[in-house]
Amino acid sequence: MVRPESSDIGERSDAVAALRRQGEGIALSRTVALVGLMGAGKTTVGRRLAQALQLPFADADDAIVEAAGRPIADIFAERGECEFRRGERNVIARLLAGPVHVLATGGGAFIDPDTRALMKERAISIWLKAPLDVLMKRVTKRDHRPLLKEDDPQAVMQRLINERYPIYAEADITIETGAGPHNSAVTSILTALRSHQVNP
Ligand SMILES: Nc1ncnc2c1ncn2[C@@H]1O[C@H](COP(=O)(O)OP(=O)(O)OP(=O)(O)O)[C@@H](O)[C@H]1O
Ligand SMILES: O=C(O)C1=C[C@@H](O)[C@@H](O)[C@H](O)C1
Ligand SMILES: [Mg+2]
Repeated sequence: MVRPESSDIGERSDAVAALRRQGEGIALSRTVALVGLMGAGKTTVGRRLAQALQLPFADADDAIVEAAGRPIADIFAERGECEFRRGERNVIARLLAGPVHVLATGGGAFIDPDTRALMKERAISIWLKAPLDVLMKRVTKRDHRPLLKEDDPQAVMQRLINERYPIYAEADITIETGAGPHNSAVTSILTALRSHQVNP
């Protein structure tokens, strides 16, 4: 778990100060867990949200890679998705037992019933929801996602939308993000967290 530096998020120090001002007065007693599909912004928006809330940041995918000592694609290829989900569950349980922070989860974490139950018990879950075309533009920039190493990644993404959206909808908060900048998503999350503090 790390306190993100401004260099990690590519923001100038005045932009970081502006993020912090936006987060002032929000005091959380639970970790904020970001959920949603690949490319929704859990990692990159999550880092900025941690800056705004002045909380540490953790990325469950990175923590799994660190614990396993190999990339996610290799875990999927050598051990299979089921084994990956087991490791993911353990890593998220460990992180949620630690201090309050902003946690970017992997795209499938909230879909696993046990991991979801854990997040419901110990975290404020936030679904970052974006339209298919926006997600596709983002995920096609890199090819490290094992679930999208198929002939037709858009068809895979559409299937995941159909299967997963009813489950992501169980999150405490839903934030619709479009093609706008990361910080717009951060602003929407902070507004939602303020209301959630008043009406949990
Ligand atoms: N709200 C946003 N505005 C602009 N660009 C974004 C936004 N959210 C994500 N991106 C871009 O989309 C790409 C994927 O984002 P990111 O890695 O944060 O997604 P993720 O939800 O963590 O995906 P995964 O589940 O695969 O880890 C990155 O290049 C990121 O900069
Ligand atoms: O949507 C998913 O199931 C995944 C998303 C990524 O974050 C990784 O956790 C992994 O590639 C699986
Ligand atoms: Mg991520």
